[in-house]
Amino acid sequence: MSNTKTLNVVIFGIGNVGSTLINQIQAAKAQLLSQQQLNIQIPIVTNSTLAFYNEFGIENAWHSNFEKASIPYKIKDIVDFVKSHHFQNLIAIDATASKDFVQNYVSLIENGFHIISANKVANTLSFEFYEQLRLTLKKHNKSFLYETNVGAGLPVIETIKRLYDSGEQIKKIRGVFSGSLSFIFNRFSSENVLFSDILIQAKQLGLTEPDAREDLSGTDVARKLLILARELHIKTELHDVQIESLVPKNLNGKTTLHQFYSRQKELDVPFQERKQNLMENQVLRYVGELDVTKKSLEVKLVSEEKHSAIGQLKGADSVFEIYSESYQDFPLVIQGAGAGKHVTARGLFSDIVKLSSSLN
Ligand SMILES: NC(=O)C1=CN([C@@H]2O[C@H](COP(=O)(O)OP(=O)(O)OC[C@H]3O[C@@H](n4cnc5c(N)ncnc54)[C@H](O)[C@@H]3O)[C@@H](O)[C@H]2O)C=CC1
Ligand SMILES: N[C@@H](CC=O)C(=O)O
Repeated sequence: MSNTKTLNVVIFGIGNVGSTLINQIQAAKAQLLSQQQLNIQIPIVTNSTLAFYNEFGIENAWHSNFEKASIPYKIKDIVDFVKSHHFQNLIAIDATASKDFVQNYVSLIENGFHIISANKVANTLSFEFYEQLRLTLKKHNKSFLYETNVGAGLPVIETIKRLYDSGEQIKKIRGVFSGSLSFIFNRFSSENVLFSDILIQAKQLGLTEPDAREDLSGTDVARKLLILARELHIKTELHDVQIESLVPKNLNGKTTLHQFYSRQKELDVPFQERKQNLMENQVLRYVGELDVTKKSLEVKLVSEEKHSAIGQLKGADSVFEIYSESYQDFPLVIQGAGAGKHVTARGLFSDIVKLSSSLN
């Protein structure tokens, strides 16, 4: 009897992160088979409206096949397809940023799927939804992994969970939680460049959310803080996070995304003023802070000493400083690229491999 374990992975969302994940899985196929006896098949890939099916698993030319042969779908079509082929070890990957797609989680779980998500929405809806989702998972004996929700490929959630589960009292988590805002302010503070030009670059590099206002408004960082707070069993909501938005009122949610991108030069003056107010030894950083004792969550733009750990950040690095009873004066620090399609896809891949160890 073969010892090979087959996983059937359905990818929802084939943008920056989803397509990179597919390519990483295809590239690692031979190694996974020979070293871990793991066969990862991808029978379906989708964007928001179209799905491409191959019962034997998609091939390296999946992208052009998708262009040629994808068809409109509903979630029921996905479920019917996997059922008709009796696929086992089903995993749905949410690589969308969709607020609607998470409403499919319950139906997917009820139909045999484990969920792995880069999308932060499911963990940041109401606490009632958060709890209900976990009850559904328990009832159907399914897993939900979301390491990439905070810090992309960095092991932030796992570290916090392990500390908490082993009785460690976590007191505070502070840092730069956003890869895109790190990239933007690291460069803007030290170079003579326009804010809008760096924003464009961050978008082109796939560091921002599909709607960059999610980053600039502080919502994306607030979601990350909320996810960490909930890992620490703090019952709190997104609206409890005190947020300093960086989107000027005239460019807020009432403008369309297209209008926002065509008017982003309007960001240059206010940010230039902010930069001019800095002292010589200071830089701008967008920081998040969760004070566990006070149960307060805050995200804001601060002037930080150039030589502090946060002030020295480079590239799109995020940094998470965890203060706890064992790490009181000198925090446990997790640092590295906090955004980008390669690190995020690798984080999803690592969740798949982690999940595989609990499957037959
Ligand atoms: N880019 C990054 O560095 C990181 C991204 N993430 C998360 O990963 C997710 C994806 O990000 P990107 O790939 O950069 O976005 P993207 O905009 O490049 O790709 C999103 C994809 O989702 C598809 N989509 C939208 N609604 C859908 C639906 N209802 N069903 C199926 N597909 C749907 C779109 O057609 C597109 O293919 C987001 O939730 C983001 O927050 C998480 C950590 C880091
Ligand atoms: N837009 C996010 C991507 C990862 O979550 C960020 O900039 O950190």
